[in-house]
Amino acid sequence: MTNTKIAIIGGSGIYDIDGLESPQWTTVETPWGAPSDAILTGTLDGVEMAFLPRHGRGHVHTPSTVPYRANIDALKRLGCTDVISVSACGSFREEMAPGDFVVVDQFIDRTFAREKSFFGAGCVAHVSVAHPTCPRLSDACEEAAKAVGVNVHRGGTYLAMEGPQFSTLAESKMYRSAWGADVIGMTNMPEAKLAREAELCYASVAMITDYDSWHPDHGEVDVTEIIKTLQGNAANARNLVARLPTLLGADRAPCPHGCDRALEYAIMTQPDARDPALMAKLDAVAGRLL
Ligand SMILES: CSC[C@H]1O[C@H](OP(=O)(O)O)[C@H](O)[C@@H]1O
Ligand SMILES: Nc1ncnc2[nH]cnc12
Repeated sequence: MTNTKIAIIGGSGIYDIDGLESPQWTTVETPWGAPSDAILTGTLDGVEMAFLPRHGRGHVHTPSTVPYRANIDALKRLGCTDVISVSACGSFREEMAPGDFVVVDQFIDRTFAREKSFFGAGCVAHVSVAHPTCPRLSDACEEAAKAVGVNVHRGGTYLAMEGPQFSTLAESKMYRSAWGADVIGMTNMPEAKLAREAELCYASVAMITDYDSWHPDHGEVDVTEIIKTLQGNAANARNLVARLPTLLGADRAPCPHGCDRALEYAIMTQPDARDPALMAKLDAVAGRLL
């Protein structure tokens, strides 16, 4: 058993969480640069928590400039065991309506202008992301959402686009019909891949804010409308987060799906061929094995 430490990465419209005991904004330095912002730590119902606003307070980072590696490294460095993303997303499904939550379980990664791995020349590693989210953590998110009274959908494929512009109509139709995506956003990749490399359980709650551009009865995506929907949902998101400590508990058994052992057989580079400079940077992410 280890101690649970729950990290929440708050997306657009979510720049803090409330109800923490002994709340403190902590600046964390990482070998990958500065995270998006300081990290709010504290306890909730006897469980340690950490909150990181993905775009920084004041919404400074674009989806492409979010320092994904620094964010995940910082959370690992702080001792977090579980990471939950709460994100604004467009919907490709009539039944996944604005205001609904979707506990995402798959991703299509269309991003191209981001660093996607902690590993590289001098320490090569290949982890599996066939199942990129943790079912145990996703169970807790689903249960929390139900308890809060949100209309929640379990399972869905999140198309991660580069942005910052929203999709064209042709892209929106293709993602939905040909590719079978359910929701669209700009940030969960490479975040989910990096969480897996760092052996952190990762779950993603998509808060539906719009129908992207495919829906014949809805107009184009509009940030004003998105913000309005997000504001209407802020209480639901906060209440969902508040239920997680009790659902997950302070004592943490090893992940039954192996998220916390993902690197076990992933590193290819022989010990004597490893680059010492890169190895030093991997102290938090892969320290367990190196
Ligand atoms: C405000 S609309 C576009 C913006 O919102 C989402 O951010 P996040 O995933 O951090 O909630 C989306 O991915 C875009 O970055
Ligand atoms: N339609 C959309 N496309 C990409 N990211 C989004 N975030 C919220 N709505 C979105």
